[in-house]
Amino acid sequence: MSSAVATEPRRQTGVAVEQVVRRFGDRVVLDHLDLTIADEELVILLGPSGCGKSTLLRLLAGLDRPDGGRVEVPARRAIVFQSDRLLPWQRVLRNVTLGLHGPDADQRARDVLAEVGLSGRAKAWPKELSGGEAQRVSLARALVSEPELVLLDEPFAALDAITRLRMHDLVRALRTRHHAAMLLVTHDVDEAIALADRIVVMSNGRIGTSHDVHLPAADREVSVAREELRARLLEDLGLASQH
Ligand SMILES: Nc1ncnc2c1ncn2[C@@H]1O[C@H](COP(=O)(O)OP(=O)(O)OP(=O)(O)O)[C@@H](O)[C@H]1O
Repeated sequence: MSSAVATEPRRQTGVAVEQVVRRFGDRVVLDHLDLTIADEELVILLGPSGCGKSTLLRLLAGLDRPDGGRVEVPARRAIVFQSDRLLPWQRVLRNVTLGLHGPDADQRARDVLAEVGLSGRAKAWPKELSGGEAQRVSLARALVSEPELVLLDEPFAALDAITRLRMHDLVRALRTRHHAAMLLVTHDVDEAIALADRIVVMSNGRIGTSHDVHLPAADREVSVAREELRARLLEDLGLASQH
């Protein structure tokens, strides 16, 4: 019955944070926080410095435990940090296969490296990569295990504006292909608008507000071409071109 397909409810990734509390000493960083993430949803987490964004991501990654409440996450999840955290003594391919098992591990790593545009760099050492390339390896490493949830903690904050825009295109493409839900922390409101299905803003240890974003792609982002022209003009003028 074809209508059964059309009316099938959206599968949930099983990301549910309920009344979560996390304290450090006297300080209550997460104060009865609630958050759910739908299957394949890309949620952007915004909030002032020190409000507890990384703390929440660490709980979802299983790197930390709450003092109260409930955290439900899918079994397969991956985290990408602001710095690439690649092992300097392993080549790119080995950094991606790390933790993978099975005879097809190398092939899977090569496939995902191709997806992030780095097929030619499998044998490179991390120190030979640009910042953008290193973060693409980090994305490849996160995606190679086909996670249901990808947690990204300010993954593009250290990159220049043009590289960051290219990374946005890449995230959009990877999402379509990998069907993972994503929770991405950023301080960059433009980045939030560019990528999000939903933007949640933290305040006082909770999710304060939540905005569904229904903008078409063309209305979301400053273009690469515009940023390149801007960078060239700033260079011509002898001014810094980072922002
Ligand atoms: N392991 C810890 N021990 C003690 N305090 C901690 C620990 N981890 C985090 N905190 C404190 O919890 C608060 C929230 O930190 P967190 O890193 O989650 O904030 P954030 O919103 O990610 O900040 P930023 O945007 O600056 O990265 C801070 O005051 C921090 O000092």
